[in-house]
Amino acid sequence: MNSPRSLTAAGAVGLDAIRENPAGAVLGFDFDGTLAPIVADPAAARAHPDAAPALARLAPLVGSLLIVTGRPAAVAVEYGGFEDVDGLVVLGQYGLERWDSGALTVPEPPPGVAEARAKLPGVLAAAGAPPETFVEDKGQALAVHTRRCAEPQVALDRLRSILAALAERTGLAVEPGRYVLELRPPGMDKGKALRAYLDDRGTRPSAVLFAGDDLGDLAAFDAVDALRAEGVPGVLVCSGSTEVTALAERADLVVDGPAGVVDLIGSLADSLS
Ligand SMILES: O=P(O)(O)OC[C@H]1O[C@H](O[C@H]2O[C@H](CO)[C@@H](O)[C@H](O)[C@H]2O)[C@H](O)[C@@H](O)[C@@H]1O
Repeated sequence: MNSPRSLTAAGAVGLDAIRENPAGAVLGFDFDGTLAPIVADPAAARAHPDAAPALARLAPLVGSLLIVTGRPAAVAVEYGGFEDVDGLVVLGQYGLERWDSGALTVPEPPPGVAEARAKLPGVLAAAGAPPETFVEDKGQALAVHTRRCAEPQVALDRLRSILAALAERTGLAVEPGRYVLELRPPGMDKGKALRAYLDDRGTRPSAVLFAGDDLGDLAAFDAVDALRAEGVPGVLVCSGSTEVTALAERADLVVDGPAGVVDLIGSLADSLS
């Protein structure tokens, strides 16, 4: 495993708790930027080649193994190569969708998504969005990407207020991320998704771990912190990047991108075997 750039005392307690009672532990991982290297085209993203094998080794050794992602659950399964990872549960669209052993649950999108879809081209044109601005239609949500623009941050900043206004008109929320602003249904986030999963599971976990890289993962970090306050040991892992620093500031452990996360999964599996 890559040498961690930091490991807090609380993180060490959390890792020990996972090793002491892995069958009671719940481990969650984000997809893009955490298990899958960031690429310019969202449709070209694929998990690190060692991710699925490492998850397949870890899954039978722990209580629950989750992917919690902004992607549609089925897309994360496909792009991750996770179809055959027994026991893996994928919570997609920030927790609105669930894939569990091949069974997919997808709710109807709220009407605001269709309205935003219809209005978005005109809104982007009126805002003078560069032609490289790209809209990823995720069914439940619309993600406006600027990574392929010559000045992606400038392009993103130019769109913030106009997309916030569109979200307000259509009853949606804006989810900011790595050169992306998503218009998505409000009321769910990765923290609520993790909490709901734990509530459904029924038993108090022996420990929780969450690994992420982007702003949307902060809600899951909040949930792990809240669990810690309730006495459940927790580990916050940041998949480090130069694009987002907010998670590294809060993490117990910072690893070197998806390769570092996959190494961590592999070394956890080794230590629990
Ligand atoms: O929750 P996640 O699994 O991290 O998904 C969040 C969003 O990630 C994707 O966008 C990001 O990855 C793309 C591919 O590497 C990259 O081109 C883009 O700049 C990143 O923001 C995805 O396309 C979104 O739908 C996800 O919601």
